[in-house]
Amino acid sequence: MSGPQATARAIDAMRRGWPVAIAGASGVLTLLAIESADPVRLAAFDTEGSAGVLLSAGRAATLKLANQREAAVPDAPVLVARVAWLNFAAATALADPQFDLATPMKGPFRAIAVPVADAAAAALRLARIAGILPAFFVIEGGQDADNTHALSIADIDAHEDAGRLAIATRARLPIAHAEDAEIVAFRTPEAAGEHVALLIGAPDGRPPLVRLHSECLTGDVLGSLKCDCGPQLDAALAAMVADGWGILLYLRQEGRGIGLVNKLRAYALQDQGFDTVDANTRLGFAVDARDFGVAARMLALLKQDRIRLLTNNPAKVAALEAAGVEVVERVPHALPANAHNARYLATKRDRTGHQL
Ligand SMILES: Nc1nc2c(ncn2[C@@H]2O[C@H](COP(=O)(O)OP(=O)(O)OP(=O)(O)O)[C@@H](O)[C@H]2O)c(=O)[nH]1
Ligand SMILES: [Zn+2]
Repeated sequence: MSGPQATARAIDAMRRGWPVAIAGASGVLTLLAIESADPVRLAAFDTEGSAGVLLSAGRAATLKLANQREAAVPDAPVLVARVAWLNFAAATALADPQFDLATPMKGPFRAIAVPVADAAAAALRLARIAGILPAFFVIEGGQDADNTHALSIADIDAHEDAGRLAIATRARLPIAHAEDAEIVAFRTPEAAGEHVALLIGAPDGRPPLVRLHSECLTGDVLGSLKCDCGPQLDAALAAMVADGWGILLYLRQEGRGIGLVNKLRAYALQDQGFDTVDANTRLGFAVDARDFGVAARMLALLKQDRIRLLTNNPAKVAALEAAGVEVVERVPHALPANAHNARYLATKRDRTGHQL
């Protein structure tokens, strides 16, 4: 088995607490995700008690481990050497930041060179795709003699490739804002999330007014006041109706690409006082893990290569332009703050370059 199928199986295995082997340029790493493991699984995985703990650069920096490495490469994964007291509970404390403030760290821990760096980085990527904490027990080498079951990095790339995205179906969808709206559903064979586009009004020769909306269950469905997603979604649809021709892309990139559970972990850290940027970093994720290439591909399938984009986020403009979509105009999309999201909006302005 190879390619996207192998990746799908590996993602499933990670969520179930089963080991996964990844082949890199210089060898194989066999990994057990800490979040879904337990002491019994760990003992079966690591019979010699030698497995190290693999963390992301951001998590290691939070734990003050990153600067121990010689010739530290920014953003490179960090391996914590196994010592006697690094048992399952201690590894969980390394993996999960929710107890950072409550539980003073044990240790000392020592960061050592990661043996197969590209496979380690790929493992962290897979954790994000699987929606689990990016932290693993890791053993160098494969568990079967010929490594035939090791996932390749090309397999993971194929899984994330939006090139196979295609229109699955389309239908009329009368919505409160526009009774003549049309919904278009997109699918890749590999990824579970099905993106949709909502077409509002009718093409009139002008570039459509487009909104890239990333899924936010809490804001879109539950009316969360912690973010601005719900009001932005509503205002985007209203703006398209007023304009006469627009396309809303609803992208299944919950939590800026880290998934619902990890976003809610970030919320728990925000309850402890960390902002949206630091919360992601403490968890071990990029501040923004989204790939807007998928939006460019959707626009291409809808035959739109020139758009007006509703956003305050210059990174969205840059990503679309890089993927061949001409953004002829950026239309600001700021909404009034409330008591719960004021700090979040200020952080976006001050730390992530949003033009608010
Ligand atoms: N990880 C994380 N994701 C969040 C947080 N708050 C909101 N989100 C997610 O952020 C995404 C919404 O971002 P967007 O509305 O596209 O906003 P943006 O990138 O700031 O850009 P514009 O709104 O276009 O200016 C959704 O996927 C939300 O689930 C948070 O504190 N942490
Ligand atoms: Zn939101």
